[in-house]
Amino acid sequence: MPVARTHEDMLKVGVNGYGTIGKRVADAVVAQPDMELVGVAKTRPNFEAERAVAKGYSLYAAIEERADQFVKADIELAGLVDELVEESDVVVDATPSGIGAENKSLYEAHDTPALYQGGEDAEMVDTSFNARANFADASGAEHVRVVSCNTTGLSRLVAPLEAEYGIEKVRATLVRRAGDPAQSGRGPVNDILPNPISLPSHHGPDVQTIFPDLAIDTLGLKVPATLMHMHSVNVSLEAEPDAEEVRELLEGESRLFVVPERFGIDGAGKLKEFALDAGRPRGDLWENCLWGESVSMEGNDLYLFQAIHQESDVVPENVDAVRAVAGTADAAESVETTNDALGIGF
Ligand SMILES: NC(=O)C1=CN([C@@H]2O[C@H](COP(=O)(O)OP(=O)(O)OC[C@H]3O[C@@H](n4cnc5c(N)ncnc54)[C@H](OP(=O)(O)O)[C@@H]3O)[C@@H](O)[C@H]2O)C=CC1
Ligand SMILES: O=C(OP(=O)(O)O)[C@H](O)COP(=O)(O)O
Repeated sequence: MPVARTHEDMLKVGVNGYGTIGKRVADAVVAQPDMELVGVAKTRPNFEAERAVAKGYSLYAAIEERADQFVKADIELAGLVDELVEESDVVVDATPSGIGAENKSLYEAHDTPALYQGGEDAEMVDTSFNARANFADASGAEHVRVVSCNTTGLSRLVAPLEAEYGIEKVRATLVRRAGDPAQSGRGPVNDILPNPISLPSHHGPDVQTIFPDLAIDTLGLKVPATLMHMHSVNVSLEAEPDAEEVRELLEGESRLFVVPERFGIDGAGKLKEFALDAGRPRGDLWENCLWGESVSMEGNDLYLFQAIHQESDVVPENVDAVRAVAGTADAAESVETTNDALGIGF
């Protein structure tokens, strides 16, 4: 049971950038027993601004010159983003790729530690972050990058395999969704793209920001889908466990959902339907979704398929990164608190 906290004890969290990731992180912060959402920042008064205010979130203008647009749209503003940053113990920057780097000086000016997302360069932060793999590295850090959805998915899988068996090499092919459901301008609409065409894709080097000594090759594609990414993974282990043993190991991981055969889930569409039936907010799947019957061993080679819900798997990681930076919990405590508060696990 989490310890009841007074208002003064609560970690004050601001969210700058209220899109796919930011709105989910804001909701997740509100659900935590030890956190308080100071507010969220946006550049313009669209439907997301309306909904944020309707939920009772304090809304801040991310760009001062555009603050009057909110007034004209009759959307109540709590202030400017500077005030949000000043009032926060930790800011989660969930702005589009590259904007986080531009915002770094804003956070430094207020001496407020900041979390960035996977679209930012690893070089701009003190450490990249995955709760399962390197929680402690973010302790007391000023600038932390929560790695991308695909890198988070790979890191969650690599961590227990590395600890239990040792890994010779990871080879992963990432079949990536073209865009998120609301991104009407993204493609391809009718094509299958090697993306990037040259090897490796950025995902392998990105996983190495979490596991510096890991041998990993990744290939990427983009397909006309919006629901989830799909990974076809081969891990050469330093041991030869049987498939059942590996499956049991993976089933013991709180953020890996090993999809049972009896569910009859044949792809991302049914996974999303399952999440909606289970009452998940926005149909989110915070866990890697890994097909149990795909877990196979050939000698020391492990093979499996996993689906990654790009819109939500990094959300619990952001919540944990807040505690890591603030130094208020260790990895096990934080993951348990986050999982309980969100309802992670089926
Ligand atoms: N979507 C995904 O699948 C994943 C994304 N990521 C990473 O998360 C980050 C955010 O991505 P995502 O949520 O998809 O992006 P979105 O475009 O959905 O959301 C970002 C929001 O930030 C707002 N914004 C733009 N400029 C600024 C600014 N200067 N200050 C404050 N807010 C601004 C925009 O809203 P408005 O202009 O209306 O205010 C926009 O809606 C990126 O680094 C991305 O790589 C990581 C994992 C998965
Ligand atoms: O970080 C992501 O994917 P990536 O790990 O393939 O770069 C997110 O799904 C965002 O991808 P996008 O840059 O295609 O919007």
